Amino acid sequence: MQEAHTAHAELEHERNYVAGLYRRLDELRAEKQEQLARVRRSGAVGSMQNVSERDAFASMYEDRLAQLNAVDDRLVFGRLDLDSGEARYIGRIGLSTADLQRLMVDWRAPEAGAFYQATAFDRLGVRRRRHLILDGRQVRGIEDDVLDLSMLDESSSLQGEGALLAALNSKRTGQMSDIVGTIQAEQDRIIRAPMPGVLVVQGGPGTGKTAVALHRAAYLLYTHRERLKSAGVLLVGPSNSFMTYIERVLPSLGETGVVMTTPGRLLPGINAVPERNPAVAEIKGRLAMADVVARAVANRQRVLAEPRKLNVEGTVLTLTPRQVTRARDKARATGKPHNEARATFVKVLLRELTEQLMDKLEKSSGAGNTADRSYLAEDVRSARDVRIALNLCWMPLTPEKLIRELLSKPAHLAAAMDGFSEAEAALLLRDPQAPWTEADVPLLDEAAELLGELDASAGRDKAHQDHERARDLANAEQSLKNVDQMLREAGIDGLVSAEDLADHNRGQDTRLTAAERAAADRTWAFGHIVVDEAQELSPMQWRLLMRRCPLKSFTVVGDIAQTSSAAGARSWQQALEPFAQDRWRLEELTVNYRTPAQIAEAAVRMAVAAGLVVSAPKAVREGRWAPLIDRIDGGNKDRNKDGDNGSALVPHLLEVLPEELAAVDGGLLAIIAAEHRVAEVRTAVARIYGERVGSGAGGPGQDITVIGPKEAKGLEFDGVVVIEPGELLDGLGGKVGDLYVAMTRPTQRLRLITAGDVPAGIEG
Ligand SMILES: Nc1ncnc2c1ncn2[C@@H]1O[C@H](COP(=O)(O)OP(=O)(O)OP(=O)(O)O)[C@@H](O)[C@H]1O
Repeated sequence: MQEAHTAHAELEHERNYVAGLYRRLDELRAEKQEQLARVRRSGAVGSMQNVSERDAFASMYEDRLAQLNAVDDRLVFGRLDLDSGEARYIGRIGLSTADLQRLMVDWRAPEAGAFYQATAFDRLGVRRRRHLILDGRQVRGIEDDVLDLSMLDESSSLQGEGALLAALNSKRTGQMSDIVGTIQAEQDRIIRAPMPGVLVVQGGPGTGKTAVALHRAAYLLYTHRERLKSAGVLLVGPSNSFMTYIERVLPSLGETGVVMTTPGRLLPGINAVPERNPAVAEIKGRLAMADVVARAVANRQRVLAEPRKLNVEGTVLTLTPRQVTRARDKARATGKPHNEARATFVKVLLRELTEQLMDKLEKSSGAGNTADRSYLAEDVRSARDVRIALNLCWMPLTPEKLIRELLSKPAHLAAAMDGFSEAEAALLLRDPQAPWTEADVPLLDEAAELLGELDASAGRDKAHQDHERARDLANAEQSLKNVDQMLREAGIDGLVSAEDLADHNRGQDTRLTAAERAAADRTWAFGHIVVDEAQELSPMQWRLLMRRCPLKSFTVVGDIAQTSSAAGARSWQQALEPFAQDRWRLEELTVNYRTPAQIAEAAVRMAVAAGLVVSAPKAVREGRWAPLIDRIDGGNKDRNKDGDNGSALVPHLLEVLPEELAAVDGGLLAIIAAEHRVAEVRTAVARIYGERVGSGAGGPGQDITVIGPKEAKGLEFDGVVVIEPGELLDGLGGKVGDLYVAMTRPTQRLRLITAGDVPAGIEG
């Protein structure tokens, strides 16, 4: 009775406090709204002459407002009661009263660390950790960990499902949510690890690698704001559906400054499709392809087979192979990329040809006139024959042209693919019109690096970048001086400090630039790169990413056992050694938060039986259902000419779907099948369920998803039905990564439907 009473009082207390936090948030919003309106008004009455300065203020207030709006849902999630008597609230952002009394600490601040790290053995000065469970703005419950046992007497034993389990058992929405309220200690250590160097986070399925990667990006941006704002953070994930799945997490943490992309979009202007042929992906992913591209470039710096006659305004000149070789050597000696070194090549030859022309004219007319030399040079430069000959020897090239021709002309390939077998070279041959694939992107990037800018003046080298930045900074400072005066005149003195504006302008400038430049400038150097599902990257993709972050500051998360790309990694050592030697650190995540134990264990047994080395994380939940296995008739005797034995699979799927949908009860259901079946299955399911059927991460409108295993990577669903699991095993010549991925997607329930054999191990 007494206990219930105390619990109720505690809940009331927290509701009042949280209501106070929201009042403060609303106040700040209103304040920013008002400031925004005033700045705009002051512009309208003409007291502020410089529109761009006014806009700088306006966008600063807009940004802050957007941030305040983004953190509204579950603004606060924790409270620490410290030995000192202080009650410290932990939330998405820091909040203080108008007179600077602290109301709530940002989860990323050092003072919030104990919320995630304190244990009964190492209390870190914490007597009690309280989770506040909010639904929108409402406190629905509280849950306490009492770390100082003497406190047990004072405090009630609060009931209720743990905050963590509540989060884990909730229905999936098709959008990943943040885990900021329930980050576990082993995850927190990784999130807060120092920024420099390469940190590899290995963890089995569902251990929170993606969650950790995103929270780490938010943490680094908060902790190293200055440095990262000017350089930016790049986050690379496996697919577009995956990016849609995670896109809300960072904004909900109040961060918008991360550039997010996939391996197919790492090169500005190129939107590559997946590479469907594993053998091609594997070859194009080899580091030796860097030499192939280098040879392809060198082969485009040609020497004439024999002397060539050139007509310049009626005079015939001769260009000899020797002259071309000398000019080529000089151009190469500059060490500049192909397009830039071409200037040297052209200059040397134009000079020689002009001399030759002068000699000839002198000889023919008897008397030379050196004053005409500049005209002669121009004649040589603009002569059609000369232009053709120079281009023939040293053509300006775009990466697209070089690689397209390399991959579509057998002679080009044969000349560049030293050290590869003929069969391998033949595999790479493709139609010149074929779309770029993810495996081509690093080749294009390599080519871009070796070719340099077509128009050297468009090249934005480092010195140029620094110069621009310094100039923008000076401008920002100047506008601050001007605006300060104007604001005072407009009666809005003191709203913004000098630091605010300088910071903001710089942040604004570089944040916009980081995102824009990442889209437009291949040479942008990021301050930190986070790579998710990193096991899939080929050596050539690693090479490209290393180029994007010369400081080599990386967070690399993945699971070697889930590798399904033929070009992917077999070990972190093998993947990183060429770039980081042994200067990388490994952390492991050991707890599976997604998949119930009964299902996870079946997946691990299957993987082990198939010879895959897996780290088997410990599942936090047992789960309600063991995996269901449906064996249906129509086995191998049904096999048609395509080797398809599955004519009975789809009807059976349709039969059991109502049961599966009922089991997930409004949650998301995924049907995962080998790529060649996906279209057929999707059509059949859509015939009955119509608009509810999608092909991505799912969502309230599309609660049924039909996808292949690659697309499923990184995603999760309440229920999963795997069609013909054996085909996911076979698909990649014995690689089991795909089936392992498929079986570890559910948060509640797994069903396997087969007309053939159930892969070994699953049944225990
Ligand atoms: N500390 C936590 N609190 C609440 N939920 C968590 C926590 N850690 C992980 N989760 C949840 O567990 C699920 C799996 O996390 P995540 O997708 O990050 O795992 P992963 O290791 O990337 O998995 P995979 O390699 O299989 O793609 C997600 O729903 C995530 O929100």
